[in-house]
Amino acid sequence: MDAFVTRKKRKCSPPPSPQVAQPLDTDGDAHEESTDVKLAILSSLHPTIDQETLLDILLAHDGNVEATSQTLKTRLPKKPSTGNTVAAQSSLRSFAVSSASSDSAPPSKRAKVLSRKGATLHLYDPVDISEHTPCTIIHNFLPAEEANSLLKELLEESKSFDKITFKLFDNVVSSPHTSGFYVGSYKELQEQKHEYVYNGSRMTDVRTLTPQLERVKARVQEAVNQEIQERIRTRYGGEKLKYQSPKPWTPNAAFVNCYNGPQENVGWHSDQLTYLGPRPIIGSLSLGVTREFRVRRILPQDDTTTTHTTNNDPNITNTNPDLAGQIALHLPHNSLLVMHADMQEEWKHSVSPAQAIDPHPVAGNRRINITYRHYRAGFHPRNTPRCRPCGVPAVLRVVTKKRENWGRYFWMCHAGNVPGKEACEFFRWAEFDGDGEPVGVGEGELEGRLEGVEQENVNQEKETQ
Ligand SMILES: O=C(O)CCC(=O)C(=O)O
Ligand SMILES: [Fe+2]
Repeated sequence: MDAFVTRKKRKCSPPPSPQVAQPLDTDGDAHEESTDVKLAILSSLHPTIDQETLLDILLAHDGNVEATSQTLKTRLPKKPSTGNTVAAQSSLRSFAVSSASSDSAPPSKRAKVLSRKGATLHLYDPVDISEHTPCTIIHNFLPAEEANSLLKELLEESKSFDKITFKLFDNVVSSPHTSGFYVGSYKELQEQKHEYVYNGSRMTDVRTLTPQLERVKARVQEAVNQEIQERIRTRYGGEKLKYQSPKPWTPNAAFVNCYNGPQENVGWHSDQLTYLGPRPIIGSLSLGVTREFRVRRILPQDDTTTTHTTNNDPNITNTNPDLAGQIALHLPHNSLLVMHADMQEEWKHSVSPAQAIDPHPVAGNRRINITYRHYRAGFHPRNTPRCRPCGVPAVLRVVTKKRENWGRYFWMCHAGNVPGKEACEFFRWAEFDGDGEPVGVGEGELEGRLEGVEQENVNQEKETQ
């Protein structure tokens, strides 16, 4: 990516993304950014052009994002994306795809992954979704009145949401949707504003959870914990996955997205692990217009011939990356999607632009999505590594591109995203205990972490620590 995104000349400092939609984040290796990242950037720059066209043109330019973008600007007429309308409802079970589709079936009898590259498999049935993706879905989650009331409140709130912005070729590029970030208390709000660093900047707009968001949080918490237990029982052999806390999941923040119209979207990404820790679980409530939520397994790029299995679901075996096709889940109003522990590190997700949508009686063309998240205390920036020369909290990533070290976590310098700074060489493998708490961040390092902090907004952090 460094070949395509210059980090040297910075003209301004855009508001950061609190968690994602920032194509420079959770994408694998330290030295190489993926096609997905390039696609996400292109998608942000050219939101009306569908992913397949973007990919074709990107390949024709040998992966050069700048050249691709230039071609798109000058040569391609703007046209709406195709092929993303919400398809008719069906259940895989009606297609005799597999001999067994029940969660209680032994893994060897479960259906193999059915998607392949270039094809999108549409899933609606909660059993199919649970079977073929790291997600579970609950339809009609809230009492209807409560869902509508929350929707109305968030539609109102979203009027003051901003687009997430990030830098590209010295320009500031906006995300193709708007977002707001909510935390549980005034203290947490202050911490988010003054202690957390997102892509090199501070967040300026942090809000406290409204009473409705708080009430729904409690319901989401209860449901997600039930789903986790069910998943452990039926898919993970009765044991919690590595790096998950044995304690119940307790969300303490909500990230709210608003997609105003069919073209608003979010590109392929995984959510940032830096403050959530490894294998985070996320409860995602959708309100308003139904949109497609696409998921796709991440496979090592150099794994073209050998068999690849995941450590938590050895049943799902891909013999080559062509099996990493997209799966589209349809998220109707008032549906709760649980992204389980194997989602962020092993899969990517996106909300694709739609050719057409069915207007919702309350929301019109808009969709609201709330992701409830748990910011872990052990991953507060005061507790995580920070490189000595830069003083900026390191970002947590996972290796996904190469088979060698696949799935290994690492901390790396993120100062390259700070205006006026360049990233240093800081890189360190991340170690966690069995419950996913960071280990090996020593006192000496803490002292080191507070040295050399020059950049203005990071100085604030010094004062608050
Ligand atoms: O809108 C959605 O359903 C997903 C949003 C998302 O992926 C995110 O905010 O990280
Ligand atoms: Fe996400």
